[in-house]
Amino acid sequence: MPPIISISQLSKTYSSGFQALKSVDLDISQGEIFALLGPNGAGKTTLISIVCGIVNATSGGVTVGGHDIRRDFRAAREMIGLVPQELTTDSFESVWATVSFSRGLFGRRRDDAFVEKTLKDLSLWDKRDARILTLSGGMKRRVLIAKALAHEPRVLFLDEPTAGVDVELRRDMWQLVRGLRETGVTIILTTHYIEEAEEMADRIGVISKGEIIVVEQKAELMSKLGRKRLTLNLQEPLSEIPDSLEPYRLELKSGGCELVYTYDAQGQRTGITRLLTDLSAAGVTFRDLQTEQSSLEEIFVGLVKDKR
Ligand SMILES: Nc1ncnc2c1ncn2[C@@H]1O[C@H](COP(=O)(O)OP(=O)(O)OP(=O)(O)O)[C@@H](O)[C@H]1O
Repeated sequence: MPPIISISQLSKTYSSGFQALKSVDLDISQGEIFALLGPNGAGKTTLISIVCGIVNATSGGVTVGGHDIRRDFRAAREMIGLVPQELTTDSFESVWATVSFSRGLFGRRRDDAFVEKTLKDLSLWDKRDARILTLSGGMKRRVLIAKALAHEPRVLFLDEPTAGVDVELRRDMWQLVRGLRETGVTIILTTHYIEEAEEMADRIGVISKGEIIVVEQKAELMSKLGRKRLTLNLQEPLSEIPDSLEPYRLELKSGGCELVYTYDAQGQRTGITRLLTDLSAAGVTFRDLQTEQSSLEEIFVGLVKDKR
């Protein structure tokens, strides 16, 4: 199946001269949950805004459902729902009116049954007559999602969906997004929260300084996550690693007082038993040892740092 979103060689230089995106290539498949992860200012919102037609690209192209976002803007835009980062300003409108109006904006026929279902799915039905300004922050966020879904888009962009919301609401949002995916909606979310990407996404892209530096299935990133570190606190500091230990690619740290071995915890063999035998044969003794799991956070920080 062709990708539902295809981004090729997309670059953006703002009028200030700042280059926010540098030749980004990215394909999103129909029905996936894709998390775009990156530090502040990495270019996440710029990328989403270009796909949604809010910001013009400097060069490169984007298609949504096969429609070019420049040549065929309306068709492309109709396929997209966007939940912006910022909560909209307080509104005197009711929830029902706001959501129905959004549907109309895209030229969709009035469909009360659909609006009702959307509000029910988002636990907003009881609040249908409430004015938006009277709702809690979490409820307002749900209204933004309902508005974005009102015209039945095939692709939903969520820009930092859970920024500043409490843990419980965050879990609710995750549940909700999964439910949407089950109805066939493709979801692209941006987040700072690694936990969120880990929890939700089928695939994760990491963006840093306007470049996509890795795109991988979550399962594959998880296998990287599976890497562990064994740190040996040595009895006597070493000035260098003995040649016989070279195959283990050890690192000497803390002024020669620690030897660090990194291994694949999911592999059949960790190599630890052999390492300990070889250490003893090389006359290296230790007083203590610890193991630690490298986290997605470390992978992420490492990737982003390498790029600096
Ligand atoms: N209109 C603009 N004019 C000039 N520079 C801009 C403009 N909009 C964004 N930028 C710059 O482009 C870079 C990318 O911004 P963007 O909002 O896309 O990042 P982001 O990854 O979404 O960040 P955050 O996580 O903080 O929302 C930032 O350095 C930002 O200052």
